[in-house]
Amino acid sequence: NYYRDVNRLLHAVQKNATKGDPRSVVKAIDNFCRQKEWAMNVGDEKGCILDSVVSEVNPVTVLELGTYCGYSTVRIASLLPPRAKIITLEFNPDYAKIARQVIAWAGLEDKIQVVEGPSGEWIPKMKEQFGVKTFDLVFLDHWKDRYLPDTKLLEDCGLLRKGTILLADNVICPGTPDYLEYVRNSPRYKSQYFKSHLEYTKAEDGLEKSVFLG
Ligand SMILES: O=C(NCCCCc1cc2ccncc2s1)c1cc(-c2ccc(F)cc2)cc(O)c1O
Ligand SMILES: [Mg+2]
Repeated sequence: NYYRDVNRLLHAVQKNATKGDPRSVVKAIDNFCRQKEWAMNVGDEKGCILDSVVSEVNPVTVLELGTYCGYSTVRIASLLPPRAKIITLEFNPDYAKIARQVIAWAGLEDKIQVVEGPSGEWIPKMKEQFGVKTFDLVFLDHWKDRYLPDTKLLEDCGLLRKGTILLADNVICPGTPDYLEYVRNSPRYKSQYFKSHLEYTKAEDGLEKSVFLG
C-alpha cells in the first residue's frame, strides 16, 4: 500500500543520504523515485525552479501546503537564512510521520514545524497558534482543488502582505484551472508561469509564481 512505499522512501534516505546533509537527502529521494518507485515529490527539475525562487525571495516566514515526505520542505529549508522558519501542513498522519524523520535526517528540525490537519482549519489559526504576522512565501502543493479556496482564505485572514510570493506546483498536471484563472486575471496578483515537467516524467507540468500586490 501507499504507506509501505513512503516507508521504503525513508529507508532509502537513511541508507543513501549523509545525516545532516540536506542536499544528499534530496539526491537520495530523487534517485529512489527515478530508479525504484515514482512518488509525488516536486522533483529535481521543478525543484531547481523552486530553489531559484526561494533564493530570490530570501523568505523569513514560509508556509508550505502539502508536506508529503518533506522533500520540498528540506529543499526550501536548506536555502533559508538562520532565523527563518517554515510551517508545513500535512493532512495525512502517515506522511507527516515519514516527513518528520526525513527532516530529522537532514538536520533541519529547528527550521521546520510540521503541522497535521486540513489547511482550511489551520490557516485561520496561524496568527494565534504560531505568532505568524504575514508569510513571505507560500508553496502550494496540496489538494489541487484547495489551492483557490486556501488562497482566498490566506487573503481574508490577512496572512499575505504586499510582495508575498505564492508558488504553486502542478498547475498543469494534475492541474489547478480555477486557481490559475484567478491569479492570472485578478488585479491583486502579478503571475508568471515556469514551464517544466511532472516529476520524474516527460509529461508537461509547471509552477506558477504569483506576487500578491496588496
Ligand atoms: O495530489 C498531489 N499532491 C497533494 C496530495 C494531498 C496532500 C494534502 C496535504 C494537505 C495539507 C493540508 N490540507 C489538506 C491537504 S491534502 C499531487 C499529485 C501528483 C500526481 C500527478 C500525476 C499523477 F498521475 C498522479 C499524481 C503530482 C504532484 O506533484 C502532487 O503534488
Ligand atoms: Mg506536487
